[in-house]
Amino acid sequence: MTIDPSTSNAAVSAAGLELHYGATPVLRGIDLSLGQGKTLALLGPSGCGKTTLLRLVAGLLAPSKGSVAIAGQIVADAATNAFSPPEKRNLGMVFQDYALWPHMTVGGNVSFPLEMRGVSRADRERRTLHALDRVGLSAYAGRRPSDLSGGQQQRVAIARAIVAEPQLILFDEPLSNLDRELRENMVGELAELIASLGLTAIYVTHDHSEALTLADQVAVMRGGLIEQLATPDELVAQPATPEVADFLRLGGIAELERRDACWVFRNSDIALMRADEGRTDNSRVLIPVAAITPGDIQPDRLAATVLRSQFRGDGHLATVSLIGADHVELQVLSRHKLKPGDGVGLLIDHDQIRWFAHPVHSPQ
Ligand SMILES: Nc1ncnc2c1ncn2[C@@H]1O[C@H](COP(=O)(O)OP(=O)(O)OP(=O)(O)O)[C@@H](O)[C@H]1O
Repeated sequence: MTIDPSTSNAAVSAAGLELHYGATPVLRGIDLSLGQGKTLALLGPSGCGKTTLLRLVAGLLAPSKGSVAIAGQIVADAATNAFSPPEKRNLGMVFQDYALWPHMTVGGNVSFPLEMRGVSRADRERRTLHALDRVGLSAYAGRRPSDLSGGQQQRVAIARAIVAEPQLILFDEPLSNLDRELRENMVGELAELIASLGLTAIYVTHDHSEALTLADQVAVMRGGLIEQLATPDELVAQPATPEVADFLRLGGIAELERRDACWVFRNSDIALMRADEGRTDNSRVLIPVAAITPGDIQPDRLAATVLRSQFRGDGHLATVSLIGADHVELQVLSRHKLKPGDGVGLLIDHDQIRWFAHPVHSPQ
């Protein structure tokens, strides 16, 4: 499959993209299109193919099948063997390990892409200082990278990636080496910088909160495929599959079966709610955190036992298992600290339950 550049005005697009290592498929048919000035996050568990997809866009790998276009120009096409190397793609790249040259000053690192492009010295100095200024480091131009903190080194790498004003900037888990607090601050800063420079960006991460904070579009990947490509709001409101909902930690996934006039947790006698007419199949549902109010155990509530609990800023997020349906694990947010083994009663707002389209078939 090949993109027709004459019909694509996307900043980046991929069509039918596959990558195999020997007989092993790592990417199995990726189609995407990203508009000018937009940020796409590639989100997914380790090994799902995020970095491989980024490297195909960068030109660090060539596709086994399919094509990639940047700004309407084909840069790789397996069918015709067309391939532009990274230096011809007008990209900036930021990696997890910063990849700064230790023997050069901060200014030398940042100006290097301009030197490679033959930009005059005076112009280089001006543009380097401007890029360092954008990331708040103009006072550090004469220092060595080793004299800087991890967060400052990553800002230098970002300055180096933007100095030549690339048409596209690629981030490969750029914040994962930083501690949590710094990472949370830098996500916001990075989002502002990307927006203020009007950059088109692709951002690889396995952290769902980073992806949802930064990106206009999020591609949730699994097993070499894009499971869902949507805006952050759409993903949270309408995860396409239980796997997407689970990866985004939107709540607990449960399998239900219709018994008499009730929806019952599968392999249990615990009823969740009365069944509407119409739906007759077994179903998988998401019970979002926000749908559950925890309290004391009472007859009108589902009884559960706390498995584990973690403080998360706005309360204690606990994983609980239902008494009588131990295999069902749900997440609840409690203002009070919950300890493993505590009993808790759950009031569930049925209107917030999300039903997935594909029914589960019972084993024969
Ligand atoms: N050079 C290679 N040879 C063979 N298999 C490879 C090679 N590089 C990557 N793979 C395999 O391709 C799959 C996807 O790797 P990739 O690095 O793209 O995943 P990822 O989603 O970025 O994971 P992570 O978050 O751990 O970096 C993995 O199963 C990996 O083992």
